[in-house]
Amino acid sequence: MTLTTTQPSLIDPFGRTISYLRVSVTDRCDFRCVYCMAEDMTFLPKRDLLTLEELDRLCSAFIARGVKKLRLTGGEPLVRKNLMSLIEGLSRHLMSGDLEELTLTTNGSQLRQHAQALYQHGVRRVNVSLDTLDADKFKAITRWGDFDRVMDGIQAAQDAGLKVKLNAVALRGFNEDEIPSMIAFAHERDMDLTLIETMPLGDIDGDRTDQYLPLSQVRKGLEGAFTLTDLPDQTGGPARYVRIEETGGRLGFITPLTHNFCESCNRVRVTCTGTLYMCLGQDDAADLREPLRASEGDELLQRAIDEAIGRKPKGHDFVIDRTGQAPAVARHMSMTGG
Ligand SMILES: Nc1nc2c(ncn2[C@@H]2O[C@H](COP(=O)(O)OP(=O)(O)OP(=O)(O)O)[C@@H](O)[C@H]2O)c(=O)[nH]1
Ligand SMILES: C[S@@+](CC[C@H](N)C(=O)[O-])C[C@H]1O[C@@H](n2cnc3c(N)ncnc32)[C@H](O)[C@@H]1O
Ligand code: SF4
Ligand code: SF4
Repeated sequence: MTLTTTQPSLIDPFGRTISYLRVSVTDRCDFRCVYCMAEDMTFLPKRDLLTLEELDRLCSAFIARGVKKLRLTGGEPLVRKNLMSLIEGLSRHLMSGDLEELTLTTNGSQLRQHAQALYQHGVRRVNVSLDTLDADKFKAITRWGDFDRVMDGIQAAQDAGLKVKLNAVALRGFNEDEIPSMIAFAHERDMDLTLIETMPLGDIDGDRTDQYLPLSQVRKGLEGAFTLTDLPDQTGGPARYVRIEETGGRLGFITPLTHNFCESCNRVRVTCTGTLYMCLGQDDAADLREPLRASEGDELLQRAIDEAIGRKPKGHDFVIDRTGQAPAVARHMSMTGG
């Protein structure tokens, strides 16, 4: 079925057009990254999840309203059973031209099994989260991850023809000294690297104040060793890119805390239970599961989407300081998918 994108675009109260949907297809994960979740994390019961057919319908409803970029995330998207059938179904929107990009953010652990099928279904680019190149440190930060398996997954993705971008959360005292070697690793293999500031989402076992590393500081440090040239490149995501002249590769900075990029926000998020979060950094949400299930047509669903976009906030209120206050947002990153 080809969609007719004659329905009006989604425009929020600040005049920002919503063209990017991030969908968390599961809250489950095979890792337990220390900054993302507690080791004894409780997950949603299966009965609360939207089925793959419902997720398809929900994504299609947004595509009908002008969403051009769809990113599946999680938890770990590739641990959702039969995810490939959802991707295969959604690829019809790529073929019709309604969707420009179907992509994934993954921890890489299952890429070996799925890379070829992803490419066959029209995925051309994946973002892989990798915070260190040291196998022991990798184990420490992911608790349950296997470094060699992720390396193998990245290789499989590249062999299948997928462009890979590495994402690393910059963590004080953990990987700050490793950033130059991560740049070299990524750029030697024709991958972009993006650094992310840690955000106060969800209770974790430790203290985020100790982990927070402002990227303005990282950039200053890198300028001592490399020549950084600002680039105008936009991938539709929040990263601002520089070229590292010595390697010829790109380095991105995602800086929600030191530089707010909310004024150009183009995205919203849907969770695996059909909850729409209008902002990663705010609690307000809209339930889309009920209108989705209430009728076979999409009228109620579209009305609920319009109503929610009508209250998309201007930006987040993230603060990381030593006042010991609770995280800005109570839910975990694995719920909304980053
Ligand atoms: N505060 C905030 N952070 C975001 C937002 N979008 C992405 N991020 C952060 O950036 C991380 C990396 O995002 P990715 O999944 O690589 O997506 P992207 O940066 O949109 O991807 P590209 O298409 O490659 O630019 C996420 O996990 C979040 O931590 C956003 O809207 N607000
Ligand atoms: C929640 S994960 C979901 C997808 C997949 N499991 C992965 O790790 O790529 C998406 C991204 O969010 C990042 N992330 C998780 N918790 C974060 C936090 N508190 N602050 C900043 N980024 C975070 C992860 O490093 C990862 O790059
Ligand atoms: S960051 Fe990704 S891989 Fe790590 S625990 Fe969170 S969802 Fe899992
Ligand atoms: S924090 Fe909210 S408003 Fe800012 S870019 Fe992210 S989703 Fe958009």
